Amino acid sequence: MEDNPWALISEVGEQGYIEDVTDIMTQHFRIISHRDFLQNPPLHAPKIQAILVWNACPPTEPSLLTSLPALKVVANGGVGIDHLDVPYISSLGVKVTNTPGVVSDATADMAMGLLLASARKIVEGHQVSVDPKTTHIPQCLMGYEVTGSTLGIIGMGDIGHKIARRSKGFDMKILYHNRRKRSVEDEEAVGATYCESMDDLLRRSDFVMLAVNLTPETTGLISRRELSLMKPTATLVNVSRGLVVDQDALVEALQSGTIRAAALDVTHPEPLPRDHPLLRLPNVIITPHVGTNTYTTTRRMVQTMVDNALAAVNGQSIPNEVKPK
Ligand SMILES: O=C(O)[C@H](O)CO
Repeated sequence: MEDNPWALISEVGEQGYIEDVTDIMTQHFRIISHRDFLQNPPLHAPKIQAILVWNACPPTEPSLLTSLPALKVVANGGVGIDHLDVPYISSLGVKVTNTPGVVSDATADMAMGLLLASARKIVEGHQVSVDPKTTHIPQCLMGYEVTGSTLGIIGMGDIGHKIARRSKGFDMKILYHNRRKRSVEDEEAVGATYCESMDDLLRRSDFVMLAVNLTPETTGLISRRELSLMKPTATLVNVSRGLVVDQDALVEALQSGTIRAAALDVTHPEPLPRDHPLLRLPNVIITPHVGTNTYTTTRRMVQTMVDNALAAVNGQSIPNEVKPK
């Protein structure tokens, strides 16, 4: 609508899913894509009050931010805001928001999907099934038992807790490591046992699941030393951020048999360069950071972004403000 405040977004249509949610944004904002903005920045800049941003394509470089005099908020789609310089944006008097909670179920589903796909060789099974050279299916795609195995979750926030809830349904033994021990009720709800020592969790787990936020403390959390503590039969699953893992060390560990396999929804960078060794290893499956990409979750995420942005633009209390540390 004509009177709606203006919001700048990443290119519409660059990622199909954004088109499916445009209606939610245009109800409350007059949307201008970054590409259209760049056609005539001096004309558009004074009108922009919000930037709606996703981690894959952030139009948030300092020169842009400082050229928008009416900017009140950078509203992120997703919980992870490691791609945003929150102290800098806040220093401009601009609010930062994210979308916790709404992403957790879809991300936990994806985590379980990766775990199961890796253990039961679902990707290889698909490749054999569709390969025109396949004339009979050999009994060779032997996988590893998930039921009854031990899952070690590193990062027991909302996503970690939902992963634990799902794993309980697979009769897995669940260990977790977190900055803070969760309440006894939270632990009992999913049957999870706290490991104060991450090393202890790494030694005992058949599957190690990374569900931490990316912070200076978690950057490179899993490196050569940590991988060497894992069982040679263990699988590393990552649904947090690529930089949580030292990828060179991971490649070495996968090549040398230090660990058995990895299943990654996140890498650094995304996508990986086409000649990256991780793309050629037979014991790795990689998906392109699609943990939240369901229609339902994406609509919820965008609705939450819009609610946050609208509150900031109207000077109301913001549901999900991220304050600088
Ligand atoms: O941070 C998140 O919520 C997801 O990774 C989507 O960016």
